[in-house]
Parts: sequence; structure tokens; C-alpha cells
Amino acid sequence: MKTDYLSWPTYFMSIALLSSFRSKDRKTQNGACIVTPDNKIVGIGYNGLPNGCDDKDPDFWSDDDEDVLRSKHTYVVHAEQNAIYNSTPFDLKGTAIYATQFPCHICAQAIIQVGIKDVFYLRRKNGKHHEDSFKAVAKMFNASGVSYTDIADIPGYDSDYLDKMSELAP
Ligand SMILES: Nc1nc(=O)n([C@H]2C[C@H](O)[C@@H](COP(=O)(O)O)O2)cc1CO
Ligand SMILES: [Zn+2]
Repeated sequence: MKTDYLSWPTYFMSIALLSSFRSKDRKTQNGACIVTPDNKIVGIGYNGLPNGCDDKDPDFWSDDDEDVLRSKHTYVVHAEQNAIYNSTPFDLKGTAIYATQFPCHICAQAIIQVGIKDVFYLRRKNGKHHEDSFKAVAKMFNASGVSYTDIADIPGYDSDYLDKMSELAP
């Protein structure tokens, strides 16, 4: 028997990362994958515009945070939210989400409200704003009994594999 096959955590995070490669965000591509306790994938998503919004309209993908009407942060649906929306036929209670980025406060609210119980993340941004956001999200997750774990801390997770895969980003 082959013994060097992908572990579940490596497999699910790889799928989140692969999905992120579909994103049209020039700066940050994110992906997410939702998994049931018996290891079935029930939702996949990446950060992108809402259905019907034209990717070629420069307002949607602008980085100008001074102008709400011309900032991607106003328009883009986050990877975690798209993974949730794409899994609408399923009851997500008790599932886990594998996300390439630590969730923002809005995604954290969505994660809690649909009953996702475990969050595994690949990366976390540094800096005061992101660290404060992390604290707010942690406060909500702690209150609601949602676990959040750096995937690197999971036994059997192969970080070298994900590092190599990250280099394949288009
Ligand atoms: N957890 C997340 N999931 C996501 O899908 N995103 C998306 C929103 C933007 O399209 C992009 C972040 O852009 P930037 O702030 O690094 O230029 O990633 C962002 C976060 C961070 O909270
Ligand atoms: Zn978010």
C-alpha cells in the first residue's frame, strides 16, 4: 500500500488553495472549503464579485479605499461567504471550514450563524488593524464555541506541500 498519500487536512487546505487560484483579485486570492465530520466536501468558494457584476468594470476591482464606490472591499464576496452560499442545499451544522485566510468579522458571523464549528486557516495578516480584527473574531468564536486553529498546528498537515502549491499561484 502507498503510505505517502495526502492527509485529510493537507487535502482540504489544498482544495481551498486551489480554489483561491480562480480569484480575479490582483493582490489577494483566497479560497475556502467546507467539510462534514465524515470528510465530505459540501462547499467551495473564492473571493469574487457577486453574480452579474462585470469583472471588467474597473470600479469593482479598484484598490481605492478612500472612495467607497470605487473600492473592491465594498463589492467582493469573501471566499468563506461564497463557500457557504455555494453549499446552500446542505445543513452546515457541525461542519469545518478550511480557509486560506483567517476570517474577517463578517465571515465569522456567517460561520457562526450557519453552525460551522471548526475553522482551520492557512495565513493570518499582521499589523494593528488585522490583530484587532483577529481579537474581535476570536471573541465571537469563543462565545459561540467555534474553534479556530492554524492548520500548521494540526498533526499530519504537510506545510511543505502547501508551500510548493502556493508557488503555482497564477
Ligand atoms: N478572510 C478573507 N477572505 C477573503 O476572501 N478576503 C478577500 C477580500 C479581498 O478580495 C481580498 C483581500 O484583499 P486585500 O485587503 O489583501 O487587498 O481577499 C479577505 C479576507 C480577510 O479577512
Ligand atoms: Zn470575510
